[in-house]
Amino acid sequence: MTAIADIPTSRETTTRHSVLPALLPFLGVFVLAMILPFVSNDYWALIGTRAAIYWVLVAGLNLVVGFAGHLAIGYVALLTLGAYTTSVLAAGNVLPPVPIYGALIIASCVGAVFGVIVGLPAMRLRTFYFAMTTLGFATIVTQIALAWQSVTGGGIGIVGPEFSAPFNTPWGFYYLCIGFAAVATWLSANIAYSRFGRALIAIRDADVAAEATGISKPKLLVSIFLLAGAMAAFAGGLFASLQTYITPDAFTFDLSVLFFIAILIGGRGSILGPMLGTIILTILPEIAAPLAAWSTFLYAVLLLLIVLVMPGGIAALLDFKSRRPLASNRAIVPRIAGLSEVLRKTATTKTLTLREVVLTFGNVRAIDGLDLDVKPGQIHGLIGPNGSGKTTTLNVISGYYAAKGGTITLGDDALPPGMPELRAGKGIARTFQTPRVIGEASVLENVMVGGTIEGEATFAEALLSLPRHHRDERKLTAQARAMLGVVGLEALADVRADRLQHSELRFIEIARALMLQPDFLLLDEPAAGLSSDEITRLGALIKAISRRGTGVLLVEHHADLIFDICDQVTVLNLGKILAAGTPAEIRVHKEVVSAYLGG
Ligand SMILES: Nc1ncnc2c1ncn2[C@@H]1O[C@H](COP(=O)(O)OP(=O)(O)OP(=O)(O)O)[C@@H](O)[C@H]1O
Repeated sequence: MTAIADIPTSRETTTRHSVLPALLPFLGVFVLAMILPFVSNDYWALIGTRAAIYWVLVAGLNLVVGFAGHLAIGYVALLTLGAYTTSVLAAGNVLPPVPIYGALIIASCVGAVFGVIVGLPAMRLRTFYFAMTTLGFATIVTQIALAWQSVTGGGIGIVGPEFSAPFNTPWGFYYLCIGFAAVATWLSANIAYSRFGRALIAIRDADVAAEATGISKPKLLVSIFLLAGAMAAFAGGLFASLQTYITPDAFTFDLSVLFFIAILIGGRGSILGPMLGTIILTILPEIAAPLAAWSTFLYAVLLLLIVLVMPGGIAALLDFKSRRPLASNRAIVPRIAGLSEVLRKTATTKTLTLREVVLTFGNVRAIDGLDLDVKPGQIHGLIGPNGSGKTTTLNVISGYYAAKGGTITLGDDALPPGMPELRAGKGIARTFQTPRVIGEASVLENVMVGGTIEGEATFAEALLSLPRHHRDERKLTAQARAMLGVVGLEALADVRADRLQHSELRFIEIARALMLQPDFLLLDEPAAGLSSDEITRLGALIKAISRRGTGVLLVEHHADLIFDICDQVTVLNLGKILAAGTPAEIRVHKEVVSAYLGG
């Protein structure tokens, strides 16, 4: 077998972090946009401007839909809100007239607030139900625009705001909107390729793992909804100016569908794809003018085609490197010596203690008065027959379930029941029985997600690409690469995680957990599905991690691994302790042998 580190073909290293190749397609689109005025007429200025304005909205919405995975289908509402706010302020219907740029800024602030209000249901609702609430909001906004005649002009409408020279000509306004579109691209890319963007994808594809790494979903989503709402309303102001006159009819459901489908055609988790999707969908009705009346039907067909033929959208079509074959005879060879470089934190002296912990599911007492001490620098094995409560114990410690009774303490501090997102900050990391990785992200990005809470830059700093954000990225990238070296997956760093073998996913999870420099590491059946060689290497890795001061709680069915590396073993049966002691004691414990190990 070839050690992964020796495989040259798997060094397919064009990543989100190698900036220039990733920038080229955007520069290409920008150059084409700059050439357009010289090769076309005013009609195309209108189409080009419209595409740029739509993209300002879609660039923000893409973070909500494509990255966070929330089906906000009624975003035309925020376009409408921005259009009316800008127009009303600029026209001076309510207050003295506000200059257009001031009106745009105020409209963005209003959009940000309403972006959060529309987004709030996403904290609890997903998919269809959330989509319906956004649609409901779209209807409400249109109805208000119709009914509030004194301000909005009702069905008659209102004049859109006007820009002054040099932006008051078709091509002048076009250049201005291309400029805004470029800024929107930059802002959304800054977030997408920051720890916040990775956290969004983690929430979308592996939310339980995201919580375990300390990612706070509500805080992150509020920031994203603020940004997307502001961008949509800003686009609304530009749209009103482009239309010169707006009525509620200008904001059709078709527009909402266009924004949404542009992202689906583009592909989730991509910026370039949805940008191309927006351009295509804006131009399509123009070059197929006779079909304009059929646009909703066309969108529906297009959507079906995407789902059936290319579910990954344009981004997947352009992802050439993921089509290159990977070497099939890969072996995972951890470089344990590297641990001293990546686990530098001073070891804790605290013990993780469970006392009388109880958790019930209906009538099932999954854990029934459990006492457990996981000491720093030791490996504590937790074994028992299927359904004996091992995973539930891990879930209670990691806050995924709130215990119904008993206490869990870390040294003298009681761990609050539930609240899994707070465990990472307390130094507790975990892996999962079924690996929870982000298939569409690279191996490196998956591991970087583990260090999300280590980042220091705020959301605003990442948005504006300020130095602290770059420091975070450099630090996280270097740490994650080093961590991948330790677990033996360095050569696969830039490969999409969904191309990896099951055993490799298990090692990714360990690398991700280690990014927290945890005091305690909870491992749920890390050897399941591994070959005997891999189990031996895994055992050596776990032992080395514990010897650097981390307390390990190891749930495992491979008795040999447990007896080889554990310092203490607890055997569960029906949620209660059947036996506890050293591996030597457990190996010969009569009841354990008859109930679990076999005669
Ligand atoms: N979410 C849940 N809802 C209802 N019952 C549950 C839930 N999770 C676990 N249980 C029940 O709690 C008991 C303990 O389950 P748990 O998964 O902790 O066992 P385990 O020892 O980890 O088993 P295995 O080795 O098969 O993973 C079982 O009876 C199981 O059916």
